[in-house]
Amino acid sequence: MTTVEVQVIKLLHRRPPRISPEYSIFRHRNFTVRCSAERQALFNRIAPVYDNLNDVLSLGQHRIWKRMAVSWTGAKRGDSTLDICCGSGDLAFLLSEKVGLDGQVMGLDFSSDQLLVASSRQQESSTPCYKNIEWLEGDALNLPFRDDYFDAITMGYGLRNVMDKERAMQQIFRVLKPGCKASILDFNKSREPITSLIQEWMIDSIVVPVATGFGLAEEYKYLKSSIQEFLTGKELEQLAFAVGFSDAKFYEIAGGLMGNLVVTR
Ligand SMILES: C/C(=C\Cc1cc(O)c2ccccc2c1O)CCC[C@H](C)CCC[C@H](C)CCCC(C)C
Ligand SMILES: C[S@@+](CC[C@H](N)C(=O)[O-])C[C@H]1O[C@@H](n2cnc3c(N)ncnc32)[C@H](O)[C@@H]1O
Repeated sequence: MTTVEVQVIKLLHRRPPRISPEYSIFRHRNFTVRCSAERQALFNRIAPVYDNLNDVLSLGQHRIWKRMAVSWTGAKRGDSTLDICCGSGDLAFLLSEKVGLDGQVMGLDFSSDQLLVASSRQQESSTPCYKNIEWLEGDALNLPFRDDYFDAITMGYGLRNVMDKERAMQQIFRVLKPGCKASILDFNKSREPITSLIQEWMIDSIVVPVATGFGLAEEYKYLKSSIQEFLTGKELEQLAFAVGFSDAKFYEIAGGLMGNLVVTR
């Protein structure tokens, strides 16, 4: 039994109940670590087909949504920027084009296979400014950067996938410069039943069957459950204010199927 558990029991002045392992704090930590490792493995598995399936399944629209997300950060020439959960690098490349060679882009992800794709795309590209991108294998819940460092931050389809949304938002707040913005793009957990029905029908009837053809049915089935367990736009705004952001605005896009939270520190 941990010190914290003992202290809580003493505070309650009760005979200490036998706390079975599944409820101990350590058990919770192990559960989180295991889930995180399973998620890391999921994104490693889908890395080879991730970009192509996004293009096919969204009819290329996801590239427009990502451009909008980057524009909302206000990133400009010479800025220091961060793309959290960068994956294959889509938003990092867009940030790179905004900040130019005298700017800086850090792309962070905990999937080594996703980062390999990002790095290969960078090597194969003839776009000069892409030299300003650095790829980092790391955890969005424990960013390896000092406080108040970045002029702009993006997080595309990442917040829904991390194990602790509040901690991720706290990390973004910590490393963002005061007065600067972060732009968080993801699926929208709509409060409109019809929108949710359409979104779920598309995932069930189009996305998963196509992914099944690549042996990735279970990986893409995860999309639906992860959206169901996500926060609505209103809840994301409330979380942002609770973490300490001075402003938070959620924009629904793609007819409410997607959403983008813009926060100002
Ligand atoms: C870029 C997109 C999704 C990225 C993405 C995020 C995840 O959390 C995943 C988890 C597990 C497997 C894959 C992913 C993943 O790819 C959004 C576009 C790609 C989507 C896979 C397509 C979803 C279809 C939409 C419900 C509706 C598209 C409407 C469009 C106007 C046709
Ligand atoms: C759906 S992909 C998004 C990739 C890219 N941002 C885009 O918009 O296409 C989600 C990414 O988040 C990463 N990820 C999930 N949890 C993470 C964490 N705790 N720390 C770092 N990366 C994480 C996954 O490895 C994956 O590459």
